Amino acid sequence: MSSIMEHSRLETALDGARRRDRRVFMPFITAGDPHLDRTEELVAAMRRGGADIIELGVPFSDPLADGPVIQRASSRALKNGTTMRQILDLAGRMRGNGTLGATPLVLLLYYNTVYVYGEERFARDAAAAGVDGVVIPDLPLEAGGSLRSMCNKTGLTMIAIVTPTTSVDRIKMITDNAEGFIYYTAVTGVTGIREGLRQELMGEIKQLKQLTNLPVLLGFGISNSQQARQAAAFADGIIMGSALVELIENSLGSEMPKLIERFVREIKQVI
Ligand SMILES: O=P(O)(O)OC[C@@H](O)[C@@H](O)c1c[nH]c2ccccc12
Repeated sequence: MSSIMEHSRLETALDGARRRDRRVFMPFITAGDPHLDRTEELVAAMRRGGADIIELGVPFSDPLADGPVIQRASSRALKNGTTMRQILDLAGRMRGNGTLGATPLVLLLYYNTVYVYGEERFARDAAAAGVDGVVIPDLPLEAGGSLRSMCNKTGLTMIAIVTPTTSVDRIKMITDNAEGFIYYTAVTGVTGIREGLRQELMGEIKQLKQLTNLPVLLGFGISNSQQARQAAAFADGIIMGSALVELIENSLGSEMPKLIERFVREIKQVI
């Protein structure tokens, strides 16, 4: 439902964290990796570990914002035949059977996937499936008008991305139109594990927070608990993807959920 009418799950989670002065953790995995049959138990594991928001990637053949780890996850999922329809069905099932509880679900997807599915149909079906928000890294503000108005109608939040090279004027334009939270990328480039956080990050986030009241979540390159702790000292929350996806890639099927749960819990404890 529209946020004017009632508090969305996303707002409730973000406001709750702010009131309790807690940092938000949004772990990411690719839906359908290693197989869509496993996604529900991995989502359940992230939630048990304490995820505040769950981000699921919709696999795409040309994921230009992704580094090698998530690219491989995408191709594994596509090889298994994972489709948008199946992912939305799974989302609806997890919302209905309690796997997600009240935890917000955000989809990460490339615009082409939405375009092929149909903007209106997507906004309607995703909202009906209990999806709360979308991050579309290759859809600039100027090109997103029609999808934005459909998402507004169905109650889906379109999450805006700001990068270290976004100009102040553009940040103002983006934040004027933003809702939910701001996704700030720690680096310009692609997703993936990195050695350390850039020195300039704290200043950049401070500056961004002067331009918006929305929570700022930091993602891209946060790969371990030390980096998570550092990032959580100045961001309202953190996003981690490649580290989890790598864990999935390198573990046996049977131990995956345990490893993911433990990893998420370890991060939650330090932020
Ligand atoms: O993998 P990283 O570096 O931890 O970054 C988070 C990220 O995985 C997730 O939010 C994401 C996956 N694919 C993306 C594409 C664009 C923006 C963000 C993403």
